[in-house]
Amino acid sequence: MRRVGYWLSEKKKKRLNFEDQIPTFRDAGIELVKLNIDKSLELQGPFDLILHKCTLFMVDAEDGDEQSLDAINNIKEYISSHPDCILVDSFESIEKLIDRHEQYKLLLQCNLLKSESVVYTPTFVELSTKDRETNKQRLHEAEVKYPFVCKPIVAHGSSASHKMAIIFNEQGLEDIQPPCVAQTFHNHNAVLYKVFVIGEKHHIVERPSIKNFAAMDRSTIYFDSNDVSKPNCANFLTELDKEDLLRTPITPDDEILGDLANAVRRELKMELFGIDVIIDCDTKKYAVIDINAFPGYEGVENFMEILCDLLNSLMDKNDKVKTENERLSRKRSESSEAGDIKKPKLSNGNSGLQPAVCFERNPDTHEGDMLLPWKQPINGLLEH
Ligand SMILES: Nc1ncnc2c1ncn2[C@@H]1O[C@H](COP(=O)(O)OP(=O)(O)OP(=O)(O)O)[C@@H](O)[C@H]1O
Ligand SMILES: O=P(O)(O)O[C@H]1[C@H](O)[C@H](O)[C@H](OP(=O)(O)O)[C@@H](OP(=O)(O)O)[C@@H]1O
Ligand SMILES: [Mg+2]
Repeated sequence: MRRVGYWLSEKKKKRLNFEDQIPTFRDAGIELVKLNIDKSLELQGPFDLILHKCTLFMVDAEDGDEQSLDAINNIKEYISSHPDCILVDSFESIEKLIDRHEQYKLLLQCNLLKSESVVYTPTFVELSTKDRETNKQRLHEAEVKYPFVCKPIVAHGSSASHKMAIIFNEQGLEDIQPPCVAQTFHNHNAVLYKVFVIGEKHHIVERPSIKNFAAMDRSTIYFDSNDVSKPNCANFLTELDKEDLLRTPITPDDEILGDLANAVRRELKMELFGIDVIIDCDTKKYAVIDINAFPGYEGVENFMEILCDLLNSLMDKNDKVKTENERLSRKRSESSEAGDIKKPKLSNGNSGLQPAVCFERNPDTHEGDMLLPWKQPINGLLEH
């Protein structure tokens, strides 16, 4: 049995019914071990893989909370002393999603979002002051238009990260709660598409969303994102006005969303994340408005089985790399025992060191492929 250590919040475990899934994991050859991240993991191991969502600890550790820092370091120390243990997902990748401004800037680096693309990210700007003139200037320079959504700079972790506001005019600038990100609001007929990514697989789930707003002067609307896009959300914000009910619904193109999932996965180097997409009802273009680390995957049938397949495929790939590297080190020691045989020069000029062999999934053919010597495996895996 492979040993997978996990840490999830009580809320998440409940929402996923996670601890009732032990038999599903066992049937997949995985022993699930609940981690106590307040202690060193050394005596709790060994682990082939660690699965976690520690976003709240990451946010609190960033704010200097010692206990959170110790918890994160307990996981980091285990991984650094056990490079063969896979971490899903890496703290380095998740950190890119915690700050909303960093998250939206990362999206701009995905080549899929170039100007001619049908996929884009709404204009956005970080606001760190309540000074009206400064904010007017920054919004103008970043071409953020009214109405815009004001979102807390911290995207994950506490409930505060989901408290938002829609600002419709200059008067509303006094309602800005910095530090936040202002993101242009796009009418999308109150339908959101969750692109749930599980390794190379993605699942599109339709969700309620916020209604269309005509360009009108109105006071700021405050809302909690948990009240607008969870399944079955229904309130004044999610109900379309009469005139919008006549619009024909748009069916998202699976290929476009699949390419988006691949592009973001390559950029993020993550296995478990969700992308929130809306389709602008005038331009019909796909606006990426948010990315979530290890979301709830509600609406993805057989999520646990798919998760087991992903974890096993990551461990299989890792085992393949470990076996090959063991073969090579045996070969190296045999050749050094057989005396100082002339070592071949590698193409990159290194003296005859045998390259650490690792396999990279070719994104097009998905065939394992030998890599050149300088690409070293990270935890036995490779950066895509
Ligand atoms: N730029 C936008 N244009 C139109 N609607 C938006 C925009 N940004 C957010 N929304 C609406 O607000 C909701 C919450 O936005 P967002 O996903 O950024 O918040 P969140 O706290 O990260 O939510 P969750 O964590 O549940 O994904 C979206 O589901 C959508 O209904
Ligand atoms: O509807 P989804 O699955 O997107 O809801 C997610 C949400 O997007 C966020 O990822 C939440 O995490 P936090 O931002 O850290 O609150 C998830 O909560 P979690 O407790 O399940 O991690 C929601 O499921
Ligand atoms: Mg979101």
